[in-house]
Amino acid sequence: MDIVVVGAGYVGLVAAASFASLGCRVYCVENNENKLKQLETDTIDIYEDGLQELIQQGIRDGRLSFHPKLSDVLQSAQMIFLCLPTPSVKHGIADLSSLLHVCEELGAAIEQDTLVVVKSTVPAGTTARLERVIRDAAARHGRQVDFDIAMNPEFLRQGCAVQDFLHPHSVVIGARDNRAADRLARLYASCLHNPVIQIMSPVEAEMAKYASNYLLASRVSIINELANLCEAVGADIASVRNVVGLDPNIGNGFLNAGIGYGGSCFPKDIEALIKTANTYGLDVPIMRAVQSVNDRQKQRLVAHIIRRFGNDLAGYRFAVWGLAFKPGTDDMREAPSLDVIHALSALGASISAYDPAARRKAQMLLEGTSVEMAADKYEAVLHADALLILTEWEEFYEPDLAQLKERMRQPLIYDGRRVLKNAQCRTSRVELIQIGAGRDHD
Ligand SMILES: NC(=O)C1=CN([C@@H]2O[C@H](COP(=O)(O)OP(=O)(O)OC[C@H]3O[C@@H](n4cnc5c(N)ncnc54)[C@H](O)[C@@H]3O)[C@@H](O)[C@H]2O)C=CC1
Ligand SMILES: O=C(O)[C@H]1O[C@H](OP(=O)(O)OP(=O)(O)OC[C@H]2O[C@@H](n3ccc(=O)[nH]c3=O)[C@H](O)[C@@H]2O)[C@H](O)[C@@H](O)[C@@H]1O
Repeated sequence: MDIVVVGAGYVGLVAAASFASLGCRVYCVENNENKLKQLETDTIDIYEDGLQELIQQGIRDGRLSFHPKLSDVLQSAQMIFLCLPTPSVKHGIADLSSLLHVCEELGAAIEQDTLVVVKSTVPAGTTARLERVIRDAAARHGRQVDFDIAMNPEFLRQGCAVQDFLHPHSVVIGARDNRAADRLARLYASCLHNPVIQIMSPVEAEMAKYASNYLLASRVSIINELANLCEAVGADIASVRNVVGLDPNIGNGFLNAGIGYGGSCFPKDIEALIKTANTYGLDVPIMRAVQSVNDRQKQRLVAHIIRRFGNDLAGYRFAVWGLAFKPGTDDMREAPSLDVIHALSALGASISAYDPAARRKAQMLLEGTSVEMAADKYEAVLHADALLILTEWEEFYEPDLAQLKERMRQPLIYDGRRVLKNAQCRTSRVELIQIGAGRDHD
């Protein structure tokens, strides 16, 4: 099967490299010149386990290539996957401009029998709108083509994106007619191992994607609210979570308390869902609460620090371990670390930060703050009044506490991701303040 993937970002690159590894011939289109230059020399600007190797393999095998223009490769494909960004703009509306632009281009050149597949996360009704855009553009160019369109939302998680793509929990296909659904279902059935394929209408597929991110994000906000209550009553949310997580009706996924969710999707998708609801005249108080609990949670550690050090942090130095919005990625989009660092920096603190993957992307976003980037985790803690753990990278789980004590002004750790063991810190006489751990729990 020959396919085109438009957009070489987190989803597009993973989709392109994975389809190539599954035997497809993939033409990947990207309009960012710098990205494209890098890709032509086999390198990517994304930290994602196994992705670089998969791309190199695809290029070596002659199954994967990168191109600046859709029109150059359109004739080569029977399917076109749109993996374009849909960021939040103007009070949470999803920005569909890239998709609309590419669909205009498609209308001018699309061939008979092509299947257009929308992989981007898009608000209810967008797939139908994109279909109209392609049809109208084709008509304006005097062409009457009969193409298919399907909505095929992506459920991968960054950090294990390739594995998620190759072994999805389900493949969702939203299509108006059987022909489009069957074509896409046949592709997945031919290259994945026993995929669970669910066929529905495009608007149901669009809603299923938002519903999934909303429910996951709401679990994070619920556990964080409970964690704050545990802190107040002297309980540990970790014990509480272990109990509720064993109830099969609850399950233990997405119940890690911390400093809130971030990333390119949860924040923008919940905004977009609220916006859609409002457009239909619906108020959605639970969705709004999920969002506002998360906004507050990102300031939770800062509140602890102010309680201890006061409002004026000039002269204090804080070390930060972890900047990316989650481990396993260099993605800094909506990372809670940004909120924490901006708040501390605004109060006059100096900050030394370390992240195994996100240093370069973080540096660009933190220009103008008082942050210095450290080369490793022990350099970061030098002369620090406290250490803040903001992303749960594996290398933070068992630090050399003796070395920390030697380097820091005082052995104080704010653990925003429940990475450290209380007993270990107690033995080493390191003070540990953890999200969701009340002072009386031990
Ligand atoms: N990042 C993730 O983990 C997931 C993202 N999604 C959804 O997938 C979509 C894409 O997300 P990401 O890959 O994270 O975005 P991204 O921003 O990483 O990638 C989008 C790529 O498209 C390129 N692009 C923009 N306009 C273009 C055009 N006209 N022609 C060619 N290339 C163009 C950009 O330069 C960029 O490289 C979004 O709707 C997102 O909500 C869905 C599931 C997971
Ligand atoms: O649409 C998307 O982009 C994707 O969004 C999330 O994936 P991702 O953003 O890669 O990361 P998650 O592992 O879901 O974590 C999101 C945020 O929630 C936080 N989180 C997650 C789980 C948890 O228990 N506690 C918690 O605070 C993480 O630290 C992170 O900041 C979903 O898990 C994917 O199913 C979805 O495809």
